[in-house]
Amino acid sequence: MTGITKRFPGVVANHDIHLTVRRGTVHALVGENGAGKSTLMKILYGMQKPDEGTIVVDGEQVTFNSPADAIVRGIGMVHQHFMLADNLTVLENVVLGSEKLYGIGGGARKKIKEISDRYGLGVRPDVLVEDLGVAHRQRVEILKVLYRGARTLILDEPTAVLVPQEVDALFDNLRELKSEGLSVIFISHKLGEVLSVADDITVIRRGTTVGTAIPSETTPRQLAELMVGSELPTPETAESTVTDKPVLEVEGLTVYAGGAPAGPVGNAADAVRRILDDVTFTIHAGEVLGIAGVEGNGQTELIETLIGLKKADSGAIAFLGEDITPWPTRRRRESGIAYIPEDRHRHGLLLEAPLWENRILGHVTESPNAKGFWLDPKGAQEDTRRIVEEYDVRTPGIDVTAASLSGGNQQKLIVGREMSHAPKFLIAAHPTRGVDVGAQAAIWDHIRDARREGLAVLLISADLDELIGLSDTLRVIYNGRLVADADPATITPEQLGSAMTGAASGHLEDVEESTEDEADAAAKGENR
Ligand SMILES: Nc1ncnc2c1ncn2[C@@H]1O[C@H](COP(=O)(O)OP(=O)(O)OP(=O)(O)O)[C@@H](O)[C@H]1O
Repeated sequence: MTGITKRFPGVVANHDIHLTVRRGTVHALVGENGAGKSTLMKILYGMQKPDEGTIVVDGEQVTFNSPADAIVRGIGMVHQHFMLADNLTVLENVVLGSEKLYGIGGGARKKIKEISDRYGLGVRPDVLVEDLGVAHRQRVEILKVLYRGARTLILDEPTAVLVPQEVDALFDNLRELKSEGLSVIFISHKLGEVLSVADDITVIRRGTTVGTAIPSETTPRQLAELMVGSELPTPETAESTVTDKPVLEVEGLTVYAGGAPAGPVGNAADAVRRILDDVTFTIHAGEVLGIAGVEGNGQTELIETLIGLKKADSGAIAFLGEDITPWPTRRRRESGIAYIPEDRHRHGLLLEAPLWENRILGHVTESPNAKGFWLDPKGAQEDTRRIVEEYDVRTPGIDVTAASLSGGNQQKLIVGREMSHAPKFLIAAHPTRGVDVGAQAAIWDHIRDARREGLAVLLISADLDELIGLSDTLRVIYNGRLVADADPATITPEQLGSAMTGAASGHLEDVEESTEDEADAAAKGENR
């Protein structure tokens, strides 16, 4: 890609970008939030047209009007939010839309098997996608792109949702791909990973390429400096601020898929239908409780029940000593419960509304958004400017739509909004997902400051360094149950990763004596 420029109203997203990807290599694209990485990849995948510049594939200049054009040239993209149909099988998902290639029966099955074996993907054609975990879904997405003949794969933050062991497996897959002469371009904010898997690195800052780095000669710190000109932060929580004052007390919380059974509850037969099973915990003022778990083990239901989007079938929730189980969401929020949702697009923003209206969202009745009975747009607008400033939301103004912000900047806006109403309890699901290292440190600082003032936090994160670093207490959720606990001061991401896949129960240090394997794993963890 040569001299790529792309303008949006008020913003130059890409300015004279140069990117060369060699065949048979993994090429990492790094840069702070809003730097222009996604825009560049959307251009390469035919989703957006550049205002200037040229794309040359295998020596031939090309123009893409749609992703279909890009695929013809062997360029495929795996998005961060997977786009598979849950209720279809793997084979059906892969074939969907490309029936003409190898049919929909034996030929297709054979081809899937062939690709899966060739790159060690371990994809089974006949299972339902809804029965697959995140890592397997990702492999199906990769296979789907290969099935369509991709020779260059674009992966948008592929490791954000994976545990350390799954990341290692994915990187093995990528090495297979490149040994077969395919090329991989991937966007990532995790600099340790970038250095461990990439052959080449291109750094983008403020819309333009500022340099390349050779992984073997670069440290994460140097890479971070190249990106943002600041040092690599660590999420360590300095001193404990945990008090003995309970803020949130959850007792026997149970949620059934499809509602509570009619008869007496609690027998073995309905155990399978419990998505949340007898969950009990307390979070004190000044405490961060981290919940570790592979996605889909009840975290979503736990969060939704706490904020009031879902009804508990049994159990109780007390907030500052008061039973809030029957309270609707709005009352919970007004009383001091803040919420950083898992899915920022579906539950955190109105994408087509301006930033300042998004500032009001979820806090319609509260100052500075409201004055008495009436909304106060001026107050909301002023406060949006403050959030933009304090949380470093990169935007041309507060009147642009939320959709026009880069992913990381959308996240900063949500965090800023939720921290603005002096919450007493914060539900934080992946608070820094998609956020660059500099902004991540800033968000951690905001959470730590509030914790020092007595904020209680329920933290859910797929970033195990973040989870271990920020939490005062750690619990593991598996199949809807809290099965184990761990001490954040001593546990490694690898140990926690193993526990999350269901291997452990009880207190983790008690079950897992330190072995050579673990020492190895810990050492690897440091390298990552
Ligand atoms: N459709 C759009 N309309 C207006 N502005 C846009 C649009 N898409 C992107 N931008 C702007 O272009 C710039 C680059 O955004 P882009 O999404 O490419 O960044 P990024 O490097 O991928 O960031 P992140 O790491 O946060 O995902 C940002 O300032 C963003 O606000």
